[in-house]
Amino acid sequence: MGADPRRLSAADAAAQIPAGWRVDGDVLRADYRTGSMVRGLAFVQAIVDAAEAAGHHPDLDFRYGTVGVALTTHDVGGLTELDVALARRIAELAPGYTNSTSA
Ligand SMILES: C[C@H](O)[C@H](O)[C@H]1CNC2=NC(N)=NC(=O)C2=N1
Repeated sequence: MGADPRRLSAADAAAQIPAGWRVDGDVLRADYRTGSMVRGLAFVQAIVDAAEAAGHHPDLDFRYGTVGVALTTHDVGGLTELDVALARRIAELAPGYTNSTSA
């Protein structure tokens, strides 16, 4: 069992998150434009696969044309490197499913 993830300050997190992401208090957020619900669902599946692989899970706002992603570490009540790592993984996946992000 890995050690408990260490909390990150908002500034530390902000320095590590990929383009298109922002820090909103104890939450990392990104809004991805997918253009359709069908493409958005495929993106959601890819995000869920990555979350399962990481053992760390986002809150998703799945709509026609957009997928909103929110990441925080519930176990510590704040941001950790687990959030940053999954944000980076989602940002790597995004080009295959999206037109752009709106930070
Ligand atoms: C047992 C399981 O690994 C934990 O409950 C994980 C699951 N996914 C999680 N996801 C997020 N975002 N925060 C957590 O604290 C968390 N804990």
